[in-house]
Amino acid sequence: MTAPKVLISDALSPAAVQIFKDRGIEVDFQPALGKDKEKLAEIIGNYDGLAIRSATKVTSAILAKATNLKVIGRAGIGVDNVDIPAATARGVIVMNTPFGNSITTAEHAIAMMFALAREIPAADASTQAGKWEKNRFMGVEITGKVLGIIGCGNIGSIVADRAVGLKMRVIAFDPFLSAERALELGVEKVELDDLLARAEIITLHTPMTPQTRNILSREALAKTRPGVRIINCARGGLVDEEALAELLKSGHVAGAALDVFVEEPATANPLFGLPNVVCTPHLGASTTEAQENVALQVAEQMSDYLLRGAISNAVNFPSITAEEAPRLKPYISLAEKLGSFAGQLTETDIKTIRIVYEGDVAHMKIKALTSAAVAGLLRPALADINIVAAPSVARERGIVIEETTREKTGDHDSLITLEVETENLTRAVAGTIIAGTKPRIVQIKGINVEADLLPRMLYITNHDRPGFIGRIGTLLGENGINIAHMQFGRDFEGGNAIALVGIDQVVGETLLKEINTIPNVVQVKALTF
Ligand SMILES: NC(=O)C1=CN([C@@H]2O[C@H](COP(=O)(O)OP(=O)(O)OC[C@H]3O[C@@H](n4cnc5c(N)ncnc54)[C@H](O)[C@@H]3O)[C@@H](O)[C@H]2O)C=CC1
Ligand SMILES: O=C(O)CCC(=O)C(=O)O
Repeated sequence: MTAPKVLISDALSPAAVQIFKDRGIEVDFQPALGKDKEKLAEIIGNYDGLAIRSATKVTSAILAKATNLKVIGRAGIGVDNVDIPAATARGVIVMNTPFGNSITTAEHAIAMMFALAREIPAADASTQAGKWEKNRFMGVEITGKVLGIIGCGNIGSIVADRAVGLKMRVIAFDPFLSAERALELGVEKVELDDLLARAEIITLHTPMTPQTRNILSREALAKTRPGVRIINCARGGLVDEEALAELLKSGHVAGAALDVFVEEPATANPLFGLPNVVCTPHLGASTTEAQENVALQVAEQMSDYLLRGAISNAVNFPSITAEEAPRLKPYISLAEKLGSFAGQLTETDIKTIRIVYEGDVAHMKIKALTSAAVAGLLRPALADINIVAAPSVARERGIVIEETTREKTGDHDSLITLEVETENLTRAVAGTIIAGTKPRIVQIKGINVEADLLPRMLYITNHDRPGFIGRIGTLLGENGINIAHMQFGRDFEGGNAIALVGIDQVVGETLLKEINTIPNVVQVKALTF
Protein backbone atom coordinates (compact mmCIF):
# COMPACT_ATOMS: atom_id res chain seq x y z
CA MET A 1 0.00 0.00 0.00
CA THR A 2 1.42 3.43 -0.91
CA ALA A 3 1.55 5.96 1.91
CA PRO A 4 -1.44 8.33 2.00
CA LYS A 5 -0.66 11.97 1.19
CA VAL A 6 -1.88 14.92 3.20
CA LEU A 7 -1.82 18.60 2.29
CA ILE A 8 -1.77 21.24 5.04
CA SER A 9 -3.03 24.42 3.38
CA ASP A 10 -3.28 26.73 6.42
CA ALA A 11 -0.97 27.94 9.19
CA LEU A 12 -1.20 24.89 11.44
CA SER A 13 1.32 24.33 14.19
CA PRO A 14 4.26 22.35 12.75
CA ALA A 15 3.46 19.76 15.43
CA ALA A 16 0.93 18.39 12.92
CA VAL A 17 3.61 17.83 10.28
CA GLN A 18 5.61 15.74 12.71
CA ILE A 19 2.63 13.60 13.67
CA PHE A 20 1.84 12.82 10.02
CA LYS A 21 5.49 11.93 9.35
CA ASP A 22 5.74 9.78 12.47
CA ARG A 23 2.64 7.87 11.36
CA GLY A 24 4.15 7.21 7.90
CA ILE A 25 1.99 9.70 6.02
CA GLU A 26 3.49 11.90 3.32
CA VAL A 27 2.80 15.53 4.13
CA ASP A 28 3.05 18.80 2.19
CA PHE A 29 3.02 21.86 4.43
CA GLN A 30 1.98 24.89 2.38
CA PRO A 31 0.57 27.28 5.00
CA ALA A 32 -0.33 30.07 2.54
CA LEU A 33 -1.98 27.86 -0.09
CA GLY A 34 -5.48 28.19 1.41
CA LYS A 35 -5.58 31.79 0.17
CA ASP A 36 -4.80 30.73 -3.42
CA LYS A 37 -7.88 28.86 -4.60
CA GLU A 38 -6.65 28.36 -8.18
CA LYS A 39 -3.43 26.68 -7.01
CA LEU A 40 -5.34 24.63 -4.45
CA ALA A 41 -7.76 23.40 -7.13
CA GLU A 42 -4.80 22.53 -9.34
CA ILE A 43 -3.08 20.24 -6.83
CA ILE A 44 -5.82 18.96 -4.52
CA GLY A 45 -6.34 15.88 -6.71
CA ASN A 46 -2.99 14.52 -5.48
CA TYR A 47 -4.04 14.22 -1.84
CA ASP A 48 -5.93 11.79 0.39
CA GLY A 49 -6.25 14.29 3.22
CA LEU A 50 -6.53 18.06 3.60
CA ALA A 51 -5.77 19.75 6.93
CA ILE A 52 -7.05 23.32 7.31
CA ARG A 53 -7.85 26.18 9.69
CA SER A 54 -10.19 28.97 8.60
CA ALA A 55 -8.34 30.55 5.67
CA THR A 56 -8.90 27.64 3.27
CA LYS A 57 -12.39 27.68 1.76
CA VAL A 58 -13.25 24.16 0.70
CA THR A 59 -15.92 24.91 -1.89
CA SER A 60 -17.76 22.49 -4.15
CA ALA A 61 -15.46 23.62 -6.98
CA ILE A 62 -12.39 22.58 -4.97
CA LEU A 63 -14.07 19.32 -3.98
CA ALA A 64 -14.88 18.56 -7.63
CA LYS A 65 -11.12 18.48 -8.26
CA ALA A 66 -10.39 16.46 -5.12
CA THR A 67 -10.65 13.10 -6.82
CA ASN A 68 -8.60 11.20 -4.23
CA LEU A 69 -9.65 13.11 -1.13
CA LYS A 70 -10.94 11.00 1.75
CA VAL A 71 -10.80 13.34 4.71
CA ILE A 72 -10.76 17.03 5.56
CA GLY A 73 -9.48 17.85 9.04
CA ARG A 74 -10.35 21.25 10.52
CA ALA A 75 -7.84 22.20 13.21
CA GLY A 76 -10.49 24.10 15.12
CA ILE A 77 -14.24 24.13 15.66
CA GLY A 78 -16.23 25.98 12.99
CA VAL A 79 -16.54 24.08 9.72
CA ASP A 80 -18.48 26.81 7.95
CA ASN A 81 -15.55 27.21 5.53
CA VAL A 82 -16.21 23.69 4.20
CA ASP A 83 -19.10 22.84 1.88
CA ILE A 84 -20.27 19.89 3.99
CA PRO A 85 -23.06 18.69 1.66
CA ALA A 86 -20.61 18.70 -1.28
CA ALA A 87 -17.98 16.85 0.77
CA THR A 88 -20.58 14.35 1.96
CA ALA A 89 -21.83 13.78 -1.58
CA ARG A 90 -18.27 12.87 -2.58
CA GLY A 91 -17.78 10.57 0.42
CA VAL A 92 -15.24 12.87 2.06
CA ILE A 93 -15.25 12.71 5.86
CA VAL A 94 -15.09 16.16 7.49
CA MET A 95 -13.72 16.20 11.03
CA ASN A 96 -13.02 19.00 13.48
CA THR A 97 -11.43 19.30 16.92
CA PRO A 98 -14.36 20.39 19.04
CA PHE A 99 -12.57 21.17 22.33
CA GLY A 100 -8.90 22.00 21.60
CA ASN A 101 -9.36 25.76 21.36
CA SER A 102 -12.47 26.36 23.48
CA ILE A 103 -10.70 27.61 26.64
CA THR A 104 -8.51 29.92 24.58
CA THR A 105 -11.50 31.34 22.69
CA ALA A 106 -13.48 31.83 25.89
CA GLU A 107 -10.49 33.64 27.36
CA HIS A 108 -10.40 35.90 24.29
CA ALA A 109 -14.04 36.83 24.85
CA ILE A 110 -13.27 37.66 28.49
CA ALA A 111 -10.21 39.69 27.39
CA MET A 112 -12.44 41.56 24.93
CA MET A 113 -14.91 42.27 27.72
CA PHE A 114 -12.21 43.90 29.87
CA ALA A 115 -10.78 45.73 26.86
CA LEU A 116 -14.23 47.24 26.26
CA ALA A 117 -15.02 47.97 29.89
CA ARG A 118 -11.77 49.89 30.43
CA GLU A 119 -11.15 51.03 26.84
CA ILE A 120 -7.70 49.54 27.09
CA PRO A 121 -6.77 49.67 23.37
CA ALA A 122 -7.66 53.39 23.04
CA ALA A 123 -6.04 54.23 26.40
CA ASP A 124 -2.91 52.38 25.35
CA ALA A 125 -2.71 54.19 21.99
CA SER A 126 -3.27 57.58 23.68
CA THR A 127 -0.70 56.97 26.41
CA GLN A 128 1.94 55.74 24.01
CA ALA A 129 1.26 58.84 21.90
CA GLY A 130 2.34 60.85 24.94
CA LYS A 131 -1.11 62.32 25.67
CA TRP A 132 -1.69 61.13 29.27
CA GLU A 133 -5.50 61.57 28.95
CA LYS A 134 -6.38 60.44 32.46
CA ASN A 135 -9.77 62.16 32.40
CA ARG A 136 -10.78 60.83 28.96
CA PHE A 137 -11.04 57.21 29.95
CA MET A 138 -13.73 56.39 32.50
CA GLY A 139 -14.45 52.66 32.57
CA VAL A 140 -17.22 50.49 34.01
CA GLU A 141 -16.85 47.77 36.65
CA ILE A 142 -17.56 44.19 35.60
CA THR A 143 -18.60 42.94 39.04
CA GLY A 144 -22.37 42.66 39.35
CA LYS A 145 -23.04 43.38 35.67
CA VAL A 146 -25.52 41.23 33.72
CA LEU A 147 -23.72 39.20 31.05
CA GLY A 148 -25.97 37.77 28.33
CA ILE A 149 -24.51 34.71 26.60
CA ILE A 150 -26.06 33.73 23.28
CA GLY A 151 -25.07 30.09 22.67
CA CYS A 152 -24.05 28.29 25.83
CA GLY A 153 -22.19 25.26 24.44
CA ASN A 154 -18.52 24.46 25.04
CA ILE A 155 -17.16 27.99 24.71
CA GLY A 156 -20.24 29.76 26.09
CA SER A 157 -20.12 27.52 29.18
CA ILE A 158 -16.46 28.36 29.82
CA VAL A 159 -17.26 32.06 29.45
CA ALA A 160 -20.14 31.58 31.91
CA ASP A 161 -17.85 29.83 34.38
CA ARG A 162 -15.25 32.62 34.20
CA ALA A 163 -17.94 35.31 34.41
CA VAL A 164 -19.51 33.72 37.49
CA GLY A 165 -15.99 33.77 38.98
CA LEU A 166 -15.86 37.49 38.23
CA LYS A 167 -19.09 37.89 40.20
CA MET A 168 -21.19 38.75 37.16
CA ARG A 169 -24.86 37.81 36.88
CA VAL A 170 -25.04 35.49 33.89
CA ILE A 171 -28.10 34.90 31.73
CA ALA A 172 -28.05 32.67 28.69
CA PHE A 173 -30.16 32.10 25.59
CA ASP A 174 -29.65 28.69 24.04
CA PRO A 175 -32.62 26.53 23.00
CA PHE A 176 -30.56 23.40 23.66
CA LEU A 177 -29.39 24.37 27.16
CA SER A 178 -31.10 22.12 29.70
CA ALA A 179 -32.41 23.50 32.97
CA GLU A 180 -30.03 21.13 34.86
CA ARG A 181 -26.99 22.34 32.91
CA ALA A 182 -27.98 25.98 33.46
CA LEU A 183 -28.23 25.29 37.19
CA GLU A 184 -24.87 23.54 37.20
CA LEU A 185 -23.26 26.52 35.42
CA GLY A 186 -24.94 29.04 37.69
CA VAL A 187 -26.66 30.80 34.79
CA GLU A 188 -30.26 31.80 34.30
CA LYS A 189 -31.76 30.36 31.11
CA VAL A 190 -33.82 33.03 29.33
CA GLU A 191 -35.49 33.74 26.00
CA LEU A 192 -33.68 35.92 23.47
CA ASP A 193 -35.90 38.98 23.96
CA ASP A 194 -35.43 38.77 27.72
CA LEU A 195 -31.66 38.58 27.26
CA LEU A 196 -31.68 41.56 24.90
CA ALA A 197 -33.71 43.62 27.36
CA ARG A 198 -31.62 42.75 30.44
CA ALA A 199 -27.99 42.20 29.40
CA GLU A 200 -25.44 44.96 29.99
CA ILE A 201 -22.86 43.00 28.05
CA ILE A 202 -23.78 40.47 25.33
CA THR A 203 -21.38 37.82 24.07
CA LEU A 204 -22.07 35.50 21.14
CA HIS A 205 -21.01 31.84 21.10
CA THR A 206 -23.20 30.04 18.57
CA PRO A 207 -22.07 28.35 15.38
CA MET A 208 -23.03 30.01 12.10
CA THR A 209 -26.22 28.31 10.94
CA PRO A 210 -29.26 29.51 9.00
CA GLN A 211 -30.96 30.04 12.40
CA THR A 212 -28.13 32.04 13.96
CA ARG A 213 -27.15 34.13 10.94
CA ASN A 214 -28.01 37.74 11.84
CA ILE A 215 -29.27 36.69 15.28
CA LEU A 216 -28.33 40.21 16.39
CA SER A 217 -30.27 41.80 13.55
CA ARG A 218 -31.19 45.48 13.36
CA GLU A 219 -34.50 44.61 15.11
CA ALA A 220 -32.80 42.56 17.82
CA LEU A 221 -30.18 45.26 18.45
CA ALA A 222 -32.97 47.80 18.83
CA LYS A 223 -34.29 45.77 21.77
CA THR A 224 -31.02 45.99 23.73
CA ARG A 225 -30.47 48.17 26.79
CA PRO A 226 -28.99 51.62 26.20
CA GLY A 227 -25.29 51.44 27.00
CA VAL A 228 -25.01 47.75 26.11
CA ARG A 229 -21.60 46.36 25.07
CA ILE A 230 -21.42 43.61 22.45
CA ILE A 231 -18.74 40.98 21.95
CA ASN A 232 -18.51 38.61 18.99
CA CYS A 233 -15.79 35.97 19.08
CA ALA A 234 -17.91 33.40 17.22
CA ARG A 235 -18.61 34.21 13.56
CA GLY A 236 -19.01 37.35 11.48
CA GLY A 237 -22.57 37.57 10.22
CA LEU A 238 -24.14 36.74 13.58
CA VAL A 239 -24.39 40.52 14.07
CA ASP A 240 -25.68 43.07 11.54
CA GLU A 241 -22.51 45.15 11.18
CA GLU A 242 -24.20 48.16 9.54
CA ALA A 243 -26.89 48.36 12.23
CA LEU A 244 -24.31 47.95 14.99
CA ALA A 245 -22.22 50.77 13.50
CA GLU A 246 -25.26 53.07 13.50
CA LEU A 247 -26.10 52.25 17.12
CA LEU A 248 -22.49 52.85 18.16
CA LYS A 249 -22.58 56.24 16.47
CA SER A 250 -25.89 57.14 18.14
CA GLY A 251 -24.45 56.10 21.52
CA HIS A 252 -27.12 53.41 22.16
CA VAL A 253 -24.38 50.76 22.07
CA ALA A 254 -21.51 51.81 24.35
CA GLY A 255 -18.91 49.54 22.80
CA ALA A 256 -18.34 46.51 20.60
CA ALA A 257 -15.50 44.02 20.48
CA LEU A 258 -15.19 41.90 17.38
CA ASP A 259 -12.85 39.08 16.54
CA VAL A 260 -14.83 37.94 13.51
CA PHE A 261 -16.31 39.74 10.52
CA VAL A 262 -18.74 39.15 7.67
CA GLU A 263 -15.88 39.56 5.20
CA GLU A 264 -12.56 38.01 6.23
CA PRO A 265 -9.79 39.00 6.02
CA ALA A 266 -11.45 42.26 7.05
CA THR A 267 -9.52 45.10 5.50
CA ALA A 268 -12.43 47.54 5.43
CA ASN A 269 -15.50 47.33 7.65
CA PRO A 270 -18.31 49.70 8.73
CA LEU A 271 -17.17 49.28 12.34
CA PHE A 272 -13.56 50.25 11.84
CA GLY A 273 -12.59 53.57 13.38
CA LEU A 274 -15.72 54.01 15.53
CA PRO A 275 -15.31 55.00 19.20
CA ASN A 276 -14.93 52.11 21.62
CA VAL A 277 -14.74 49.45 18.95
CA VAL A 278 -12.07 46.86 19.63
CA CYS A 279 -11.10 44.55 16.79
CA THR A 280 -8.80 41.55 16.48
CA PRO A 281 -8.11 39.59 13.28
CA HIS A 282 -9.90 36.30 14.14
CA LEU A 283 -7.48 35.60 16.98
CA GLY A 284 -9.93 33.75 19.23
CA ALA A 285 -8.07 30.46 18.88
CA SER A 286 -4.60 31.93 18.55
CA THR A 287 -2.63 30.80 21.55
CA THR A 288 0.34 28.47 21.48
CA GLU A 289 -1.54 26.00 23.65
CA ALA A 290 -4.72 25.93 21.56
CA GLN A 291 -2.88 25.75 18.26
CA GLU A 292 -0.74 22.89 19.47
CA ASN A 293 -3.84 21.09 20.80
CA VAL A 294 -5.84 21.38 17.58
CA ALA A 295 -2.90 20.60 15.29
CA LEU A 296 -1.93 17.47 17.20
CA GLN A 297 -5.53 16.34 17.46
CA VAL A 298 -6.40 16.88 13.83
CA ALA A 299 -3.23 15.12 12.65
CA GLU A 300 -3.94 12.15 14.95
CA GLN A 301 -7.57 11.94 13.83
CA MET A 302 -6.74 12.18 10.13
CA SER A 303 -3.95 9.62 10.43
CA ASP A 304 -6.24 7.23 12.31
CA TYR A 305 -8.77 7.48 9.55
CA LEU A 306 -6.36 7.20 6.63
CA LEU A 307 -4.39 4.33 8.15
CA ARG A 308 -6.93 2.45 10.28
CA GLY A 309 -10.41 3.54 9.21
CA ALA A 310 -11.10 5.06 12.65
CA ILE A 311 -13.40 8.07 12.63
CA SER A 312 -13.62 10.65 15.40
CA ASN A 313 -15.29 14.04 15.54
CA ALA A 314 -16.64 13.73 12.00
CA VAL A 315 -19.47 16.13 11.33
CA ASN A 316 -20.85 13.94 8.52
CA PHE A 317 -20.35 10.36 9.74
CA PRO A 318 -20.68 8.43 13.02
CA SER A 319 -17.53 7.91 15.10
CA ILE A 320 -15.64 4.60 14.87
CA THR A 321 -12.68 4.00 17.20
CA ALA A 322 -9.42 2.46 16.00
CA GLU A 323 -10.30 -0.65 18.04
CA GLU A 324 -13.79 -0.88 16.54
CA ALA A 325 -12.70 -0.30 12.93
CA PRO A 326 -11.27 -3.79 12.19
CA ARG A 327 -14.19 -5.49 13.96
CA LEU A 328 -16.70 -3.38 12.10
CA LYS A 329 -15.11 -3.81 8.67
CA PRO A 330 -16.61 -7.22 7.76
CA TYR A 331 -20.03 -6.07 9.02
CA ILE A 332 -19.79 -2.95 6.83
CA SER A 333 -19.08 -5.24 3.90
CA LEU A 334 -21.99 -7.52 4.88
CA ALA A 335 -24.40 -4.59 5.28
CA GLU A 336 -23.35 -3.16 1.91
CA LYS A 337 -23.79 -6.57 0.24
CA LEU A 338 -27.23 -7.11 1.78
CA GLY A 339 -28.21 -3.64 0.58
CA SER A 340 -26.78 -4.34 -2.84
CA PHE A 341 -28.63 -7.68 -3.05
CA ALA A 342 -31.95 -6.05 -2.22
CA GLY A 343 -31.20 -3.02 -4.42
CA GLN A 344 -30.49 -5.15 -7.49
CA LEU A 345 -33.83 -6.89 -7.07
CA THR A 346 -35.84 -3.71 -6.45
CA GLU A 347 -37.19 -2.07 -9.55
CA THR A 348 -39.74 0.37 -8.14
CA ASP A 349 -39.46 3.31 -5.73
CA ILE A 350 -38.33 2.36 -2.26
CA LYS A 351 -40.58 3.68 0.51
CA THR A 352 -39.02 2.28 3.67
CA ILE A 353 -35.82 0.49 4.65
CA ARG A 354 -35.97 -1.46 7.91
CA ILE A 355 -32.78 -2.88 9.34
CA VAL A 356 -32.77 -5.18 12.34
CA TYR A 357 -29.48 -5.80 14.14
CA GLU A 358 -29.51 -8.89 16.34
CA GLY A 359 -26.97 -10.27 18.81
CA ASP A 360 -23.37 -8.99 18.94
CA VAL A 361 -23.79 -6.67 15.96
CA ALA A 362 -26.53 -4.81 17.82
CA HIS A 363 -23.80 -3.48 20.14
CA MET A 364 -21.65 -2.15 17.29
CA LYS A 365 -21.83 1.24 15.51
CA ILE A 366 -25.07 0.51 13.72
CA LYS A 367 -25.28 4.00 12.18
CA ALA A 368 -22.20 3.21 10.11
CA LEU A 369 -23.67 -0.18 9.14
CA THR A 370 -26.97 1.40 8.16
CA SER A 371 -25.11 3.91 5.99
CA ALA A 372 -23.31 1.02 4.27
CA ALA A 373 -26.56 -0.92 3.75
CA VAL A 374 -28.32 2.12 2.31
CA ALA A 375 -25.36 2.85 -0.01
CA GLY A 376 -25.47 -0.75 -1.27
CA LEU A 377 -29.21 -0.51 -1.75
CA LEU A 378 -29.12 2.76 -3.71
CA ARG A 379 -26.03 1.96 -5.80
CA PRO A 380 -27.88 0.12 -8.58
CA ALA A 381 -29.83 3.35 -9.16
CA LEU A 382 -27.13 5.86 -8.21
CA ALA A 383 -23.78 4.44 -9.26
CA ASP A 384 -21.66 7.07 -7.49
CA ILE A 385 -23.32 6.93 -4.10
CA ASN A 386 -20.94 6.53 -1.16
CA ILE A 387 -21.56 5.38 2.36
CA VAL A 388 -21.06 8.84 3.85
CA ALA A 389 -23.75 10.42 1.68
CA ALA A 390 -26.18 7.50 1.48
CA PRO A 391 -28.52 8.25 4.42
CA SER A 392 -28.97 11.90 3.45
CA VAL A 393 -29.54 10.97 -0.21
CA ALA A 394 -32.13 8.40 0.89
CA ARG A 395 -33.90 10.94 3.07
CA GLU A 396 -33.87 13.52 0.25
CA ARG A 397 -35.72 10.91 -1.82
CA GLY A 398 -38.33 10.50 0.88
CA ILE A 399 -37.13 7.04 1.94
CA VAL A 400 -37.80 6.27 5.59
CA ILE A 401 -34.96 4.46 7.37
CA GLU A 402 -35.84 2.45 10.49
CA GLU A 403 -33.27 0.68 12.68
CA THR A 404 -33.96 -1.83 15.43
CA THR A 405 -31.52 -3.57 17.75
CA ARG A 406 -32.24 -6.67 19.78
CA GLU A 407 -30.54 -9.56 21.52
CA LYS A 408 -29.80 -12.80 19.69
CA THR A 409 -32.97 -14.81 18.91
CA GLY A 410 -31.75 -17.57 16.55
CA ASP A 411 -28.64 -19.59 15.70
CA HIS A 412 -26.42 -16.71 14.66
CA ASP A 413 -24.37 -14.71 17.16
CA SER A 414 -24.93 -11.71 14.88
CA LEU A 415 -27.61 -11.24 12.29
CA ILE A 416 -28.47 -8.26 10.09
CA THR A 417 -31.87 -8.34 8.42
CA LEU A 418 -32.63 -5.76 5.76
CA GLU A 419 -36.21 -5.29 4.69
CA VAL A 420 -37.13 -3.07 1.78
CA GLU A 421 -40.67 -1.89 1.25
CA THR A 422 -41.81 -0.56 -2.11
CA GLU A 423 -45.27 0.33 -3.41
CA ASN A 424 -45.85 -3.30 -4.47
CA LEU A 425 -43.90 -5.58 -2.16
CA THR A 426 -41.74 -6.07 0.89
CA ARG A 427 -38.50 -8.02 0.47
CA ALA A 428 -36.21 -9.15 3.28
CA VAL A 429 -32.69 -10.52 3.19
CA ALA A 430 -30.51 -11.45 6.16
CA GLY A 431 -26.83 -12.15 6.63
CA THR A 432 -24.13 -12.86 9.14
CA ILE A 433 -20.36 -13.06 9.46
CA ILE A 434 -18.72 -16.44 9.74
CA ALA A 435 -15.17 -17.19 10.88
CA GLY A 436 -14.85 -13.58 12.08
CA THR A 437 -14.53 -11.98 8.64
CA LYS A 438 -16.66 -13.68 5.98
CA PRO A 439 -20.05 -12.19 5.00
CA ARG A 440 -22.75 -14.77 4.27
CA ILE A 441 -26.36 -14.43 3.18
CA VAL A 442 -28.42 -16.71 5.40
CA GLN A 443 -32.01 -15.90 4.55
CA ILE A 444 -33.93 -14.54 1.58
CA LYS A 445 -37.68 -13.89 1.77
CA GLY A 446 -37.79 -15.99 4.95
CA ILE A 447 -36.12 -18.99 3.25
CA ASN A 448 -32.90 -20.22 4.82
CA VAL A 449 -29.90 -20.52 2.52
CA GLU A 450 -26.22 -20.07 3.30
CA ALA A 451 -24.25 -18.47 0.51
CA ASP A 452 -21.08 -16.51 -0.03
CA LEU A 453 -21.60 -13.54 -2.35
CA LEU A 454 -19.14 -13.77 -5.23
CA PRO A 455 -18.54 -10.89 -7.67
CA ARG A 456 -20.94 -12.60 -10.16
CA MET A 457 -24.06 -14.44 -9.07
CA LEU A 458 -27.36 -15.72 -10.38
CA TYR A 459 -30.39 -15.49 -8.15
CA ILE A 460 -33.17 -17.83 -9.23
CA THR A 461 -36.58 -18.35 -7.72
CA ASN A 462 -38.48 -21.47 -8.72
CA HIS A 463 -41.14 -23.97 -7.66
CA ASP A 464 -39.53 -26.80 -5.73
CA ARG A 465 -39.87 -29.66 -8.27
CA PRO A 466 -37.47 -32.43 -9.38
CA GLY A 467 -35.18 -31.77 -12.35
CA PHE A 468 -34.36 -28.08 -11.86
CA ILE A 469 -30.81 -28.49 -10.54
CA GLY A 470 -29.74 -30.80 -13.36
CA ARG A 471 -31.18 -28.53 -16.03
CA ILE A 472 -29.62 -25.30 -14.76
CA GLY A 473 -26.22 -27.02 -14.38
CA THR A 474 -26.38 -28.38 -17.92
CA LEU A 475 -27.55 -25.12 -19.46
CA LEU A 476 -24.81 -23.07 -17.80
CA GLY A 477 -22.17 -25.68 -18.71
CA GLU A 478 -23.31 -25.77 -22.37
CA ASN A 479 -22.88 -21.98 -22.49
CA GLY A 480 -19.37 -21.99 -21.05
CA ILE A 481 -20.38 -20.66 -17.64
CA ASN A 482 -18.39 -22.21 -14.83
CA ILE A 483 -20.23 -22.67 -11.53
CA ALA A 484 -18.17 -21.74 -8.44
CA HIS A 485 -20.87 -22.70 -5.97
CA MET A 486 -24.59 -23.33 -5.89
CA GLN A 487 -26.79 -23.02 -2.80
CA PHE A 488 -30.45 -23.88 -2.50
CA GLY A 489 -33.24 -23.22 -0.07
CA ARG A 490 -36.98 -23.73 0.07
CA ASP A 491 -39.81 -22.89 2.43
CA PHE A 492 -41.20 -26.46 2.41
CA GLU A 493 -41.08 -29.55 0.21
CA GLY A 494 -42.72 -28.72 -3.12
CA GLY A 495 -43.09 -25.02 -2.12
CA ASN A 496 -41.11 -21.93 -3.10
CA ALA A 497 -37.41 -22.45 -3.70
CA ILE A 498 -34.43 -20.20 -4.30
CA ALA A 499 -30.99 -20.81 -5.76
CA LEU A 500 -27.89 -18.67 -5.44
CA VAL A 501 -25.32 -19.60 -8.04
CA GLY A 502 -21.80 -18.19 -7.91
CA ILE A 503 -20.41 -18.04 -11.46
CA ASP A 504 -17.08 -17.15 -13.08
CA GLN A 505 -18.34 -15.65 -16.36
CA VAL A 506 -20.90 -13.02 -17.33
CA VAL A 507 -24.34 -14.38 -18.20
CA GLY A 508 -25.85 -12.43 -21.09
CA GLU A 509 -29.50 -11.48 -21.63
CA THR A 510 -30.16 -14.36 -24.09
CA LEU A 511 -28.98 -16.98 -21.64
CA LEU A 512 -30.95 -15.35 -18.81
CA LYS A 513 -34.08 -15.62 -20.93
CA GLU A 514 -33.28 -19.26 -21.66
CA ILE A 515 -32.86 -20.01 -17.94
CA ASN A 516 -36.27 -18.43 -17.44
CA THR A 517 -37.76 -21.06 -19.77
CA ILE A 518 -36.59 -23.97 -17.58
CA PRO A 519 -39.80 -25.52 -16.20
CA ASN A 520 -40.77 -24.16 -12.77
CA VAL A 521 -38.37 -21.18 -12.85
CA VAL A 522 -40.24 -18.06 -11.70
CA GLN A 523 -37.51 -15.42 -11.94
CA VAL A 524 -33.81 -15.23 -12.71
CA LYS A 525 -31.56 -12.27 -12.10
CA ALA A 526 -27.83 -11.73 -12.67
CA LEU A 527 -26.26 -9.93 -9.71
CA THR A 528 -22.83 -8.37 -9.18
CA PHE A 529 -21.10 -7.69 -5.89
N1 LIG B 1 -13.03 33.27 17.09
C1 LIG B 1 -12.49 32.11 16.98
O1 LIG B 1 -11.31 31.97 16.68
C2 LIG B 1 -13.30 30.89 17.26
C3 LIG B 1 -14.63 30.88 17.01
N2 LIG B 1 -15.36 29.76 17.28
C4 LIG B 1 -16.80 29.79 16.99
O2 LIG B 1 -17.50 29.55 18.19
C5 LIG B 1 -18.61 28.74 17.89
C6 LIG B 1 -19.11 28.03 19.13
O3 LIG B 1 -18.18 27.02 19.50
P1 LIG B 1 -18.53 25.93 20.61
O4 LIG B 1 -18.98 26.59 21.85
O5 LIG B 1 -17.37 25.03 20.69
O6 LIG B 1 -19.73 25.21 19.92
P2 LIG B 1 -20.83 24.31 20.64
O7 LIG B 1 -21.49 23.55 19.57
O8 LIG B 1 -20.26 23.61 21.79
O9 LIG B 1 -21.85 25.41 21.20
C7 LIG B 1 -22.68 26.17 20.40
C8 LIG B 1 -23.95 26.41 21.16
O10 LIG B 1 -24.79 27.25 20.38
C9 LIG B 1 -26.12 26.83 20.61
N3 LIG B 1 -27.00 27.27 19.56
C10 LIG B 1 -27.20 26.70 18.34
N4 LIG B 1 -28.15 27.38 17.68
C11 LIG B 1 -28.55 28.38 18.47
C12 LIG B 1 -29.50 29.42 18.34
N5 LIG B 1 -30.23 29.55 17.23
N6 LIG B 1 -29.65 30.29 19.36
C13 LIG B 1 -28.92 30.16 20.49
N7 LIG B 1 -28.02 29.18 20.69
C14 LIG B 1 -27.83 28.31 19.68
C15 LIG B 1 -26.01 25.33 20.67
O11 LIG B 1 -27.12 24.76 21.34
C16 LIG B 1 -24.73 25.14 21.45
O12 LIG B 1 -24.97 24.99 22.81
C17 LIG B 1 -18.08 27.83 16.79
O13 LIG B 1 -19.13 27.30 16.00
C18 LIG B 1 -17.19 28.72 16.00
O14 LIG B 1 -17.91 29.29 14.94
C19 LIG B 1 -14.80 28.64 17.80
C20 LIG B 1 -13.46 28.62 18.08
C21 LIG B 1 -12.59 29.73 17.80
O1 LIG C 1 -8.14 28.53 13.22
C1 LIG C 1 -8.42 29.63 13.67
O2 LIG C 1 -7.60 30.49 13.97
C2 LIG C 1 -9.89 29.99 13.87
C3 LIG C 1 -10.55 29.08 14.84
C4 LIG C 1 -12.02 29.09 14.66
O3 LIG C 1 -12.64 30.00 14.22
C5 LIG C 1 -12.72 27.85 15.00
O4 LIG C 1 -12.10 26.93 15.55
O5 LIG C 1 -13.92 27.80 14.73
